[in-house]
Amino acid sequence: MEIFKYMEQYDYEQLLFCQDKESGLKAIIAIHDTTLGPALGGTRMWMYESEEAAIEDALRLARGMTYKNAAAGLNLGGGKTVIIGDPRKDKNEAMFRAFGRFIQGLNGRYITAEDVGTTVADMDIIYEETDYVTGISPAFGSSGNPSPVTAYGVYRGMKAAAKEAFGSDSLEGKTIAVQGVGNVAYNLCRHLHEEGAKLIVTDINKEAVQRVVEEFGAKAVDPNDIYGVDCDIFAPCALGGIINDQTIPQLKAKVIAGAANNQLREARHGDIIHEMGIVYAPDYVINAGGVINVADELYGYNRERAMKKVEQIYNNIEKVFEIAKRDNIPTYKAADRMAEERIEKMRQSRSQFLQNGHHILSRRRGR
Ligand SMILES: NC(=O)C1=CN([C@@H]2O[C@H](COP(=O)(O)OP(=O)(O)OC[C@H]3O[C@@H](n4cnc5c(N)ncnc54)[C@H](O)[C@@H]3O)[C@@H](O)[C@H]2O)C=CC1
Ligand SMILES: CC(C)CC(=O)C(=O)O
Repeated sequence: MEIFKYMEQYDYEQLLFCQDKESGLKAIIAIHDTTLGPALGGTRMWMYESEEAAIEDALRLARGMTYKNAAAGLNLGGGKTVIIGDPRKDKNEAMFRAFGRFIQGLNGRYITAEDVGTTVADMDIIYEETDYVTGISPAFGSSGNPSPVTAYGVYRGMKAAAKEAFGSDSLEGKTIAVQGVGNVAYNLCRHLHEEGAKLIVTDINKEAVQRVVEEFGAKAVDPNDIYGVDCDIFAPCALGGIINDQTIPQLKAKVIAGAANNQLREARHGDIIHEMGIVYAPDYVINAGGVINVADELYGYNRERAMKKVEQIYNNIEKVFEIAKRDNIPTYKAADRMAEERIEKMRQSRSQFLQNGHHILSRRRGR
């Protein structure tokens, strides 16, 4: 990978490598765009096949956060961290403290939160070293684990997508195939079960599958079989890149609506599913509930206010469908257009000089 070439192609601002020998920390912080405000995005801990794969993931996820935060109407830019390691074996307090000090060194350009492989407890350790972390324990007056809120936003967005595809937003009696039943999807399955949907699930973690089978009467299938099951809605809730040349021909669903980031392996896969008549709820619009919730901490967390914004995901998905129809483009392009228009508007308004400008982090200065 030619890093600067890639950064130039997608207009990245910054890429940082953080190393701490004692604790074993190897972290990559990618900051994509701070036009709207400081870059907010979670920290993923994962056993990457190579350093190149980790860099690519950090970059792709950071760019996704720019679009997610813009489309959600947040005054925040996009960034993300990946920590290379096994979250079950390689974590220690010193590692997250060292990471917290690296974040503090960025002086607010990047704010972190949870993602796959990191928890509220990890964020609490980071908070010992920096102000620029969200998703910390409610004991600190904060919002805690973002996953249930992400799940609620996905549920709302899925209803909007169902309305587009089936003419009604009721999910009662709909068969929904869920890939990955971790933190977000467990909570999503609960909402879907409560509404009377039929669930088909898979996960590489057998205990996670067992839980949703027992609690929500889900039917379990092997991980490779989830794409081809007979269903109305496919909800990708594991990792990215799963809408690709191998999986698309297997799909029977009329709707794709799930929590995973970067679901389309390449942009052209968004064109293919569009041509097939599949209603795709763009990932970063539908899964913004978690970031909307943690971002509210920057104003002094108020759950009611945050949840009102999360409810808006239904309308945001509807808006994407409207733009797609108006401009005769696939929904993933319509979402990009919505996000880019907001960033561009703000870029123009920022060109007016303001000494000692006020921004979202000003409220935190007193802490
Ligand atoms: N946690 C949050 O608030 C947010 C999460 N997301 C995205 O949603 C997705 C899920 O996040 P979480 O639930 O937090 O992660 P998680 O790690 O709790 O759950 C992911 C699940 O997917 C399973 N999995 C991994 N590879 C699989 C495969 N090939 N086939 C089937 N299952 C597989 C894992 O075993 C795990 O149970 C990720 O892509 C994440 O980036 C997006 C926005 C916010
Ligand atoms: C988990 C969220 C709080 C932030 C994030 O990184 C995301 O939405 O992907």
